[in-house]
Amino acid sequence: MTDEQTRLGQLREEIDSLDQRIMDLISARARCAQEVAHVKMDANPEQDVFFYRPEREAQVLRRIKEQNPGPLSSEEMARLFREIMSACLALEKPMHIAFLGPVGTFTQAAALKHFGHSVVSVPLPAIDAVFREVESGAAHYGVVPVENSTEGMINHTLDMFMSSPLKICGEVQLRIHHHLLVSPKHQDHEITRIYSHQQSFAQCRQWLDTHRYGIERVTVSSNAEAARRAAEEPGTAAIAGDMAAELYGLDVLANSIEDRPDNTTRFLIIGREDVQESGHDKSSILVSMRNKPGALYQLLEPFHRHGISLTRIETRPSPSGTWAYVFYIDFEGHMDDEQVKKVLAEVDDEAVELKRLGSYPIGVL
Ligand SMILES: O=C(O)C(=O)C[C@]1(C(=O)O)C=C[C@@H](O)C=C1
Repeated sequence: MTDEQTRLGQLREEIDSLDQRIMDLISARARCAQEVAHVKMDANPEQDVFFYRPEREAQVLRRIKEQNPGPLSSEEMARLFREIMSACLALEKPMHIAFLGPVGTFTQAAALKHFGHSVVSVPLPAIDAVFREVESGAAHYGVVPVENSTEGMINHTLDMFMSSPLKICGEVQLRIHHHLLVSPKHQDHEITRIYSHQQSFAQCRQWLDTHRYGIERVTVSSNAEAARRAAEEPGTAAIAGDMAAELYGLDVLANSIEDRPDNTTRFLIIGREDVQESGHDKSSILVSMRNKPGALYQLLEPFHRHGISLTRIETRPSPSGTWAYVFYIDFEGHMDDEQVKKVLAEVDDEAVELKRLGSYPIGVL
């Protein structure tokens, strides 16, 4: 036996014994989660029990990132624990997560990043269908895109909150990499048409103008649909992400063709109940003010006075004549914080309407 073989043999024995210990520990953790489920059910025998606790999950993942000794990166370590918690939660209650489909979209990737892979993810054809699925109780939570760093807000999502009773329970960000994809079956054909979603075309506009100028661009309902078509039609390509490429067996002709290297989409988790404080939270509200001079100043001044940081403010047209304009505002803090309560009481006094959309942990992953 060579020195290399001897050393490899020793290290593999060590890995086997560590794997055994890891497995025993994960099993002990899973039994603990089962016990937690019993405690929750015993405490609420008559009611709907909420097994999923976003604030607790955020605390666990934050602690893992802070205490990670390396050499794995904190992101990688948190991702592993994300999957362990996902499997533990599935033992308590299998979760159904509605997302803006079809299968293979970035929204599905975001849903799995946030909840882990032990959930049942349910594709729906439109943003309002995701809201309805959660409102009716058919899904426990929903995942919808709300903003892209290149293309701005997804107004349809914002507008849904004006009429929906759902709460925002979380947020997750996803780095969006678009690829130019072709089917290996059609490699001999010259590409005369590219399919993609309108947002993806917008995010890759400069690259397309430089590298594929003059080729017909056809907008379809999703990147996954673009990939499906490219898989079937000779002479076509798709712009889509890794999940869609894998799902439809496409080859990457050009990698990461998005114009901005930091191209990121933010998604919201929507649900039916409020989330407790996690210690590092954000809140969202919708406010309509009377159309009078200084209205916006009056709305924002209490945030400044009480030292609450605004992270976003968007203006949307009012859905009815009675609302002059509607502001969608995100700020740091939880609605149970004393300072936040004071600000919202003042805003409420001045506003035509104030709708609390929810407080939720600032995205960890
Ligand atoms: O602490 C809880 O309430 C649990 O149910 C346990 C646990 C976990 O595995 O750590 C599982 C699911 C919840 O979403 C949060 C945490």
